[in-house]
Amino acid sequence: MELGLVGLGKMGGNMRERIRRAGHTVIGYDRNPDLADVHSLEELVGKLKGPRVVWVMVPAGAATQSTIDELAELLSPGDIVVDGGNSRWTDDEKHAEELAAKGIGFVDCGVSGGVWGLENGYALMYGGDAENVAKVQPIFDALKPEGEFGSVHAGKVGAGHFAKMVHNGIEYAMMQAYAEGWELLEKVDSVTDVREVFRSWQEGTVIRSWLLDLAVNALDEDEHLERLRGFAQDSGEGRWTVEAAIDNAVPLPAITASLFARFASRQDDSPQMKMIAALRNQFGGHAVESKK
Ligand SMILES: NC(=O)c1ccc[n+]([C@@H]2O[C@H](COP(=O)([O-])OP(=O)(O)OC[C@H]3O[C@@H](n4cnc5c(N)ncnc54)[C@H](O)[C@@H]3O)[C@@H](O)[C@H]2O)c1
Ligand SMILES: O=C(O)[C@H](O)[C@@H](O)[C@H](O)[C@H](O)COP(=O)(O)O
Repeated sequence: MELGLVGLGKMGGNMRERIRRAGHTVIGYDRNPDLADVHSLEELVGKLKGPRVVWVMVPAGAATQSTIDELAELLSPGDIVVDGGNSRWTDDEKHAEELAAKGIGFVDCGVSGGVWGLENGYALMYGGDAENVAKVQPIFDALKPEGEFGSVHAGKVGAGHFAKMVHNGIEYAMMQAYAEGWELLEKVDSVTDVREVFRSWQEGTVIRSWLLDLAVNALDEDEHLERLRGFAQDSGEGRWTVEAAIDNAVPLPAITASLFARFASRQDDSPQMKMIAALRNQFGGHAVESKK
């Protein structure tokens, strides 16, 4: 089948290649002309035969919103828009309504797999009406990993991004657990080769996983991670998971702590620990350290 793909960065560029390898035609648009097959969204839509399917793979938020706004003006009734970016699930219903007003269908799709997806396949979690999902199915089949699992029609519009959000919340907590264990192992004198401990865990253990394999890759590149600064960004999924937990009164202590650990990583000094130090000093006369 034919697909229009908007956004040809780290994800979209490889996705275009994987879909083409499966025998489909992909016409890609990116605002960066070096990456694009066509010069505008208008040209992209003009080149596709109807009913059209256009997959949006640009940064979540303003870029996704403006792309969907523009597609709503360019596409025709019966066409489908797929949002494959890490959009907040609460945006999906708004996008579906905006497009439905013009007779255009909408499917939200959480995509996992990062830069490894070209070879490993992309795990897909999608939401929307069965009729709209069916029109995209050949593309889902081209992108998903080989094998029985790796894709799911999670429910109605928004369910795909909700499932991806929870996936990323779990990702935060798993990474935090490996990171904490690694720091403790590095701290003690009795363990002489932490990297080999991590490597040994890749087989047979309860905690073997792809993230553990990637941790070993990282340690092979820089055994004690000396070239890195302990600073971690977040792009929203963890925050939204914690917000959903609050909305639903579901306790998520591990995921919440892992999100807050990233916030702490961005501080050169801890204002709250200054207060702790000051209070211990006030009530107990305990020593404080001065700023250098
Ligand atoms: N990188 C990952 O591991 C990963 C995994 C799953 C999902 N995602 C999500 O996929 C989406 C794309 O991520 P990425 O890592 O490829 O980002 P990226 O920054 O590498 O690529 C984004 C591309 O979109 C283009 N772009 C931005 N605004 C545009 C617009 N208005 N019109 C046309 N093109 C535009 C940029 O020029 C760029 O080439 C994001 O929503 C991201 O959250 C990323
Ligand atoms: O499943 C995946 O492929 C990743 O989770 C992917 O979605 C991406 O790398 C995240 O956007 C990083 O999210 P943070 O920036 O919040 O860590």
